[in-house]
Amino acid sequence: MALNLAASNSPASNPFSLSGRRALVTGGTQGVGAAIAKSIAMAGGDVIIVGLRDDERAQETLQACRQTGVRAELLVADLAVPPDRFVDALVRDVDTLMHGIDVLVNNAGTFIDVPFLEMDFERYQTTMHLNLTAGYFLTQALARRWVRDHVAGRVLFTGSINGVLAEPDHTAYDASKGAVAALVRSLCVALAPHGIRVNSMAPGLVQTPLTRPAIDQGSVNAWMQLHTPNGRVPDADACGGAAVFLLSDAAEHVHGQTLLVDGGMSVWQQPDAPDNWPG
Ligand SMILES: NC(=O)c1ccc[n+]([C@@H]2O[C@H](COP(=O)([O-])OP(=O)(O)OC[C@H]3O[C@@H](n4cnc5c(N)ncnc54)[C@H](O)[C@@H]3O)[C@@H](O)[C@H]2O)c1
Ligand SMILES: O=C(O)[C@H](O)[C@@H](O)[C@H](O)[C@H](O)CO
Repeated sequence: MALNLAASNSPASNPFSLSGRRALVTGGTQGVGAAIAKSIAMAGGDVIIVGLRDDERAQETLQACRQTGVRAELLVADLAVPPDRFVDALVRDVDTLMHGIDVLVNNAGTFIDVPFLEMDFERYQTTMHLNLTAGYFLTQALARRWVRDHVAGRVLFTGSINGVLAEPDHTAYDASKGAVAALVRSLCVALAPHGIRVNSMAPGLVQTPLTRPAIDQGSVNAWMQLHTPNGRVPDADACGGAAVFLLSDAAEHVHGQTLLVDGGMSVWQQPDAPDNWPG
């Protein structure tokens, strides 16, 4: 469903508006991050998207954001490395492009499909650097500023249904996303007293360049439809509204939460479970 928020509305008249906000969205060039960036733009917020490369998808996302009338810019950076190798440089580049960032979306992430017994430290570490550590230290860098300047910053992490459900070949990924849910709770306790809100939006399987090859195999799609109450594997745009809600004034009392956007998959008992339970 397309989001229909009038960008000209101010938060005073429309609590879902992000007008006047300036957001930094990591992994915003495609997939879930692009859906979030476009939804922020539709809600009136300016955006800087960060991605691994400036490619056709990144340019399409920039154009889609700009068409809503907001300012949208692109930065290229590798976040799957130790934070001392990118955080200061990225913040400097952000400052050059746009002052007053007051929204951070820690979305960049990846999963590596490897059986637990075959996992090695390098791939484990890449997953953790990108999915967890980058967001931890980017949040710290911006929060230090927000606390000093009394800015009511907002932080959104992209979690995953894999933060609560397990898969044998996604052990590092599952650990990183479980840690994101725990981190969001801890950051809530650390930052809410300063007026900073931290939450997570956790998708189930949605169609993105990362997941489309598996979905296109057909069997994944069929399996997911069978195990998801609403029977859908939607486009990543299905995640945008929940992200805008969590970042907006409409969620002003929502802190430290993970909102699952998964068609109900995480709450459904397996459909092949016996339906003749005693009692
Ligand atoms: N697609 C799904 O079904 C799904 C489900 C749950 C959660 N998620 C989460 O959503 C987020 C985005 O996933 P997606 O499916 O859109 O993936 P994607 O591969 O389509 O997009 C990933 C984005 O992250 C950026 N990125 C990748 N590696 C990077 C690096 N080293 N440094 C900087 N940026 C980098 C890419 O440029 C791109 O913008 C991830 O955190 C993922 O775990 C996705
Ligand atoms: O975080 C993700 O990228 C997704 O949650 C996927 O992991 C799928 O949901 C899962 O593979 C389905 O079984």
